[in-house]
Amino acid sequence: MSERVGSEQIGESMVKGGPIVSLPTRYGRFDVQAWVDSSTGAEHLSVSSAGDEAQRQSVPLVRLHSECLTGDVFGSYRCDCGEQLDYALAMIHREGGTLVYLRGHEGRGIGLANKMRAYSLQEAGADTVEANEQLGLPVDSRDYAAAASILHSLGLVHIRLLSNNPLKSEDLSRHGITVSDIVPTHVPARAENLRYLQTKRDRMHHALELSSAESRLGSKVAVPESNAVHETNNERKGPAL
Ligand SMILES: Nc1nc2c(ncn2[C@@H]2O[C@H](COP(=O)(O)OP(=O)(O)OP(=O)(O)O)[C@@H](O)[C@H]2O)c(=O)[nH]1
Ligand SMILES: [Zn+2]
Repeated sequence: MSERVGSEQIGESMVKGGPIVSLPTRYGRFDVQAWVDSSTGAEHLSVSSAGDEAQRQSVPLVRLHSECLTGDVFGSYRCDCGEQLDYALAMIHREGGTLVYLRGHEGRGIGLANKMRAYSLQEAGADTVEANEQLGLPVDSRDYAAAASILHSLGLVHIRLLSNNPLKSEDLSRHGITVSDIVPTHVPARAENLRYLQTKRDRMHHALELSSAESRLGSKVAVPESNAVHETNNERKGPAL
């Protein structure tokens, strides 16, 4: 069994790691480990693979994946999270590295219920940045200190970072992680998420190449559709049986 099992108080580490267990998935087998952030109580998960022998790269690939229940679990096309998760796990399983699944990051830190409020404002015309602002909430309140601490504990201090968000590598560098390369995630833009991706590119400085999607989908993009019948508190009807 690995030396990493048990408490992971390395230096000023703010996370505690549990046992490493094997997780067989549709992408292949990973070693996973839960980590508890002692300052917030958030429970994160590292998902690691040594990579395929023939395709393994010398510098490990790392993805910091912010929790997105709608995209990751339900396959929502309002954002690109679910497809980025698929892309990252497949690539990490090939090339070797770790995905850190960051809980408490839902909605860029505002939580699930507030993300739904933000979606409602987006259905009324706001973009993803304006919606958070209209709610009086930060546009992005995520913090990567716990993620950096997990990477230090795993010995991943020199990495290639799988992300389109330049803030992540800047934040990791501040926490003593050397990012030698930023590897973009290539997932398809869709009519349902093109405006969201454009806002990330134009207002949040994400490195997203959207020109071919814009010429292909430009005319189809609209404010996200809401259901024809809006359900409000206590009005929700069950399925007709
Ligand atoms: N507040 C809010 N959060 C959103 C919205 N759409 C997705 N999210 C959250 O955004 C987070 C992902 O952030 P993104 O900006 O998509 O991507 P990123 O993690 O910064 O960058 P990448 O590494 O390139 O994926 C997840 O926690 C999602 O829940 C939205 O419209 N409003
Ligand atoms: Zn998402």
